[in-house]
Amino acid sequence: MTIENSRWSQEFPKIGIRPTIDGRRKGIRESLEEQTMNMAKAVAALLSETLKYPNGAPIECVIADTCIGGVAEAAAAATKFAKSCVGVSITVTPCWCYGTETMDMDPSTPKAIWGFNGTERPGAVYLAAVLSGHAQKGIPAFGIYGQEVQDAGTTDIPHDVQEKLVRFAKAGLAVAQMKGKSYLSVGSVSMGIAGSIVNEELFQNYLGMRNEYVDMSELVRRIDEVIYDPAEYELAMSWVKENCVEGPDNNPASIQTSREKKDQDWETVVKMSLIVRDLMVGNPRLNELGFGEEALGHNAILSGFQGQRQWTDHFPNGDFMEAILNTSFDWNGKRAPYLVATENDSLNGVAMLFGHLLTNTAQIFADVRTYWSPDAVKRVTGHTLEGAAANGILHLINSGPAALDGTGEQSRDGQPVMKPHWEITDDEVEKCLEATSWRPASLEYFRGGGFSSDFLTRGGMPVTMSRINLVKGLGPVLQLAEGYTVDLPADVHKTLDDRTDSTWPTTWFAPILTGEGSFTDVYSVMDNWGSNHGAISYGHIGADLITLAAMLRIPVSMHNVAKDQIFRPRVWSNFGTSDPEGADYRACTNFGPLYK
Ligand SMILES: C[C@H](O)[C@@H](O)[C@@H](O)C(=O)CO
Ligand SMILES: [Mn+2]
Repeated sequence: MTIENSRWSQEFPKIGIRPTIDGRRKGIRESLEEQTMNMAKAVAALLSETLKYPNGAPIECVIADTCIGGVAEAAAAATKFAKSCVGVSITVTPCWCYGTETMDMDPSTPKAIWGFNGTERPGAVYLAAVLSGHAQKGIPAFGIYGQEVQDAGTTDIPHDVQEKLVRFAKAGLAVAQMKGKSYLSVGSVSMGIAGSIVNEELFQNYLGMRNEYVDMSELVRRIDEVIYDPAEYELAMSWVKENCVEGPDNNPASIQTSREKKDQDWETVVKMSLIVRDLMVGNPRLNELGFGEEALGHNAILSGFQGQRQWTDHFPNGDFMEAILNTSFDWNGKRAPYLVATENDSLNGVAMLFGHLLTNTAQIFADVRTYWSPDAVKRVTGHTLEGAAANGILHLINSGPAALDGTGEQSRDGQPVMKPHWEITDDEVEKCLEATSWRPASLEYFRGGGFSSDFLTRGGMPVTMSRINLVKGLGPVLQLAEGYTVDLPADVHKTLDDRTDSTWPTTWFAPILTGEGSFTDVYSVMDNWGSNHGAISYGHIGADLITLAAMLRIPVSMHNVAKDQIFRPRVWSNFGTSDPEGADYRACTNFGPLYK
């Protein structure tokens, strides 16, 4: 039984490639046509061989029908792109062309220009000229200029150019994929968490998204009136019975619930999972069952569930629903995660969305709970932290939506990883499930019961933790920390975990230190974290996040990415080059959100 994800039934945005050329006929243009068009073809081949859409299909490029020598051909390309669902543009050229006559003028499409580094023809001169046009007109563009001179007529793309093309394309497609989609807020503000005050300006102006809202009582209506697919419910229940092992009840014996109540809770949490997914992306089966309106869903690429406390004080908590939806598989098999932010923390949800769109993988959502210094660990456990953990660790732990992929039970070359769903094997699905137990919820927190996922993330995974923060007067800012998940000796983990709520999933995280600013030490990372949550993505994706943030005009307040990896629109350097962080703030403020 496959549920059509509404992301699949809409066309994915494509990358439009614009070969620009010197328009002078009778010699110049004719001599450049082939080389210019070949550059476009080479870029299209590189990108569709390298990048995938979230359903696993290769990304698609659309090349302008002709080289673009002037405004008529620029307009023809724009028309073709509009018809072909192009959301990102890349201009390529080996030669001089007429800047403002050939440039892509669409203000909301992320755009880059690759100017061939050769000297027979002045591709770099055009690059500089057209980028100055983009600066003057307030339409920022990324400039790509290879380090080394190439010979005229070469069709290979040098490694440094490839890297920039791919970084740009990944982030550009993320921008284009979220545009027009919704954030579905299920419930409202959870326990006074400011991140769950959904900020329409952030979604509408910065992300091009729509905000949709439903009350949590909608879940009660759909449960009571059986507005879900009963056949899928049966399938899900039997899959859960077989694959989701209930762990020990940690509650004081006096308040533990009966077997009967726990069995009822399982039924409710499975129904909640079907219903929240259907609310997000719709479900054609509901139409067949007579629920045409509900079958359509809210076109949500991201959602948040308030849960605490109005729901959880009475009903089973959202942990199973959030965890399984965020995971890359369920009773229907392997599939892209449906992103759900716990406690309706929409700001952390946005960070999850960024991480997912850049990697096509599931995300871990966690409280940034405790900084453990080497001394504190030594005092409490007698253990000396070592390796990546030597300078201290952060305990990432929350009930709820850490994807089961976060167990680290998928692997590549023998190393733990979190993979895009189409690369995950059946055996790895089983391992993720085996590494997770479902613990009866802590009833002092969650009076309505439910089950929390409990697992321990395997160490040795490169990961990036990020978050969006909102500042009145400034707007959104992004922060991120690249680092590693770490293994602790089992008894050390147990001692530290038992001081918290040991029924929740734990990730031990060691950020990479630079010795400066927020990365002076691990304590500074914790101390500068903007709120209670972080979104953790597999891989060191800080540079991709920085490029994405610049496209959206969200400044980055904290990162530990090497300078030579940072790729922002060329005009950023007009805001200063010796202090890139300050220049980023000035540039973002100057241009304002992408969709004003
Ligand atoms: C159960 C508690 O209310 C937790 O959910 C709480 O510590 C949080 O996660 C706050 O973000
Ligand atoms: Mn939390």
